[in-house]
Amino acid sequence: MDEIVTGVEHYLTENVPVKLISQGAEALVFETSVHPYNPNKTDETYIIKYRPQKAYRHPQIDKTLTKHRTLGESRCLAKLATMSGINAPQLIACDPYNGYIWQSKIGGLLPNGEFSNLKNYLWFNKNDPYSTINVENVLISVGKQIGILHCNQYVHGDLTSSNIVLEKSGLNNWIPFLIDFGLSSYSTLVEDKGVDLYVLERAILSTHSSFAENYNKWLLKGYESAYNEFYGAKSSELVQVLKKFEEVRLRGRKRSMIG
Ligand SMILES: Nc1ncnc2c1ncn2[C@@H]1O[C@H](COP(=O)(O)OP(=O)(O)OP(=O)(O)O)[C@@H](O)[C@H]1O
Repeated sequence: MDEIVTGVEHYLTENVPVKLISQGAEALVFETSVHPYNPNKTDETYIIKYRPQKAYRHPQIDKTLTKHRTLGESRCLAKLATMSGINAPQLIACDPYNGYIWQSKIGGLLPNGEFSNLKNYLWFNKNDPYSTINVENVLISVGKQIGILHCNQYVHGDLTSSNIVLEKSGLNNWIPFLIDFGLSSYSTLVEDKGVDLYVLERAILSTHSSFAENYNKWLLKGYESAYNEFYGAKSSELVQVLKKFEEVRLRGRKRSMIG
């Protein structure tokens, strides 16, 4: 791992100091205060997502895949920036042959010092009865973000509560942003949308099981509101996605019964 980080530091040169903040299945994520091509912009923090070479893949296939995924994620971020109502990181630069994406940094710290993703936020609020209304509002807004994404025929592909990050706004208000579009794609298929909803529902169930029923109800409420605004009330588009969501759920249940 140290070797990969040293390789990144070497590639970016000492003019771009970086700090490793996450090491996921697919990528290493760094923070920097240096903008890639505007040295006067020194007041912000940026994210550099780097997909390292995978030793288990043939080098040529690895290069092609890295380029494909880096470009795919960058294109998606660029497209999202043109969609009204979507909150996602801003694409700043893309270096597809070397696997780097620069993007704006989303989020900060919760009052307990944890990073402000939805997972930590729900943990942080789970014992505070007075926060219910805030949690409800946040989850409705999260559902709405997913709904807007789907109405625009994009699916996320990896909707976990860590891939939803909250930006503080005002004293006690949090605005959700979707991040990590590495598996996202353009899709008109209700199946893909149903799967997106199912993945998030499972993520909420497994990490926040005591309140999952309410949390998922609020998420769906926000999701439906996006469809109602986009297509009008009681649209067939919404009915079809919800029907598919139910089917995907049933398939999931059967699979877990069979083991
Ligand atoms: N734009 C961003 N702003 C703030 N934090 C970010 C941003 N992008 C990524 N991160 C942080 O880095 C982590 C990993 O990023 P990301 O999910 O994009 O990479 P990944 O390799 O797909 O990770 P995983 O395999 O865990 O899903 C995120 O959970 C988040 O904490």
